[in-house]
Parts: sequence; structure tokens; C-alpha cells
Amino acid sequence: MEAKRLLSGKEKKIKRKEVLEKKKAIDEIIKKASSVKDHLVSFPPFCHYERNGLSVCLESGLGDQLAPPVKKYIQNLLKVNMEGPYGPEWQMEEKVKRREMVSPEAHYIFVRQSTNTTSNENLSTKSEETTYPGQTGDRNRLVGFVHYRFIVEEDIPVVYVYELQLETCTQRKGLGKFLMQLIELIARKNHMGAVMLTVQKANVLAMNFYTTKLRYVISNISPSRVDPL
Ligand SMILES: CC(=O)SCCNC(=O)CCNC(=O)[C@H](O)C(C)(C)COP(=O)(O)OP(=O)(O)OC[C@H]1O[C@@H](n2cnc3c(N)ncnc32)[C@H](O)[C@@H]1OP(=O)(O)O
Repeated sequence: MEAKRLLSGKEKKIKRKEVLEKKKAIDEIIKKASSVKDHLVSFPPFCHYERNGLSVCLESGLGDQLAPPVKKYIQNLLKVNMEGPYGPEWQMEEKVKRREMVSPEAHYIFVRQSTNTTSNENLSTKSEETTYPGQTGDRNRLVGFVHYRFIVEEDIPVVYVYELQLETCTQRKGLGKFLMQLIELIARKNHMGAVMLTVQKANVLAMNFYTTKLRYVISNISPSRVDPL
């Protein structure tokens, strides 16, 4: 049996007030989290990652404060990593990503590898192979980044991971998992209800990383639930 009772004018007013108060509280949470310039400060053990032959340090950044060589680096790494999975859609997507990159809402965690921490000749060869524009000769060269934002999805404040991008030489060394753990800690500390992200179905390795390794589940509002093709 389906039953319902229409609300009186007074009840409707109370309900509307409750909804507005909830929205205001969520907006405040987002505003507060977004106003923090450097989320890494709260998690000192996450400033360095030394495992599996990898030695890197992390630093924070903001979309509207990126230096030109860093912007170039981001664009280039995105092209290297994402042109394949996006296929013919890449040209359009690249323009979208360029706009997203510099948004004042964009928070970044940059991964830098100190080139003089290794005496390994192979690594210096590798860094030559993967030299990206704007960082030739840089002693602490960039090797990856996370772009995340604090937004509201389905009335819930969430950390949305726009990009997690690592250079090939730093992949499969646990760094991606480490960065996502940091994002989850940032989410919890800032009272977010979830961590969300979008992965192209064609990006099989990343799908596997999020769903199998990190046990992320497909959201009810995912386009893939509406259009499973
Ligand atoms: C929201 C988004 O940003 S979607 C786009 C994600 N980014 C990309 O696709 C860019 C290219 N890829 C990358 O930058 C990285 O490989 C990431 C972010 C996908 C994963 O980060 P990594 O540091 O490589 O992952 P990490 O080492 O922590 O975990 C690896 C696990 O992910 C899966 N995985 C990652 N790379 C691979 C691979 N090349 N082949 C098979 N499985 C892989 C496996 O389950 C693997 O577990 P295992 O090594 O124990 O077998």
C-alpha cells in the first residue's frame, strides 16, 4: 500500500527552513575546506614517500597560482597518459582539462623526485627520457600530481579527485595508493562525506586500481548506471 499525507503550510515552511539550514551548513563546510591553502601541513608523514625504489616528496598548490612551466607539465602529462583512453574525444577533453587546471577551486598535490637522491645511472637516463617542458635541469623534477576539489554532490560535501596522474616510471610502486590515502585523510579532516572521481571505462588499469585495489564502488549517480554502454 502506498500512503501519503499532504503537509500543511506551517509544516512546509519548517521543512523549507530545515533544507535551507542544511544547505547553508554544507556550503560552510565546503568554504572552510576550500580556504585551506595547504592541506599537507596537517599530515607531515605524507610529505615524503620512500618505497619500492622510489623517493619523492609532496607539496601543495592551487589552480590560480600555477607557474607557467607547471601548467605546461600538467598539460603534457595529461596528454601522455590520457590521450589513449579518451581516443577521439581527447581533443575536446583536452580543452576542458586546460580550463579546469587553472580554476581557483583546484587544489593540487605535486609529486617531486629529487634527482640527486639516486646515484643510479638508469634513473638519470629515465629522467632524460621523460623530461617534460619547463623542467629541464630541475633538481626536484615533477613526476606526477593530484588535482582535487571540495564540492557538493547529491547534497553531500565531497572531495572530488579530478586527476591523479603519475609518470610511467613512478607507477606501480604504491604511490597512487599512498596519494589516495592522503586524499581520504584530507576528506575526513574536512568533514567530507565521500571521495568521488570519474574514470573512463576504457582506462582499464585505472578502473582496476580504483575498484579492485582501493575498493571504490560505482556511484548511484554514475552515468554508467544510467547508460551502461
Ligand atoms: C580520477 C582519475 O584521475 S582517473 C585517471 C587515473 N590516472 C591515469 O590513468 C594515469 C596513468 N596511471 C597512473 O597515473 C597510475 O598508474 C594510477 C594513478 C592509475 C595508479 O597509481 P600507481 O601508483 O601506479 O598504483 P599503485 O602502485 O598504488 O597500485 C597499483 C595497483 O593498481 C593496479 N595497476 C596499476 N597500474 C597497473 C598496470 N600498469 N597494470 C596492471 N595493474 C595496474 C593494480 O591493481 C596494482 O596493484 P599491484 O601492483 O599490487 O598488482
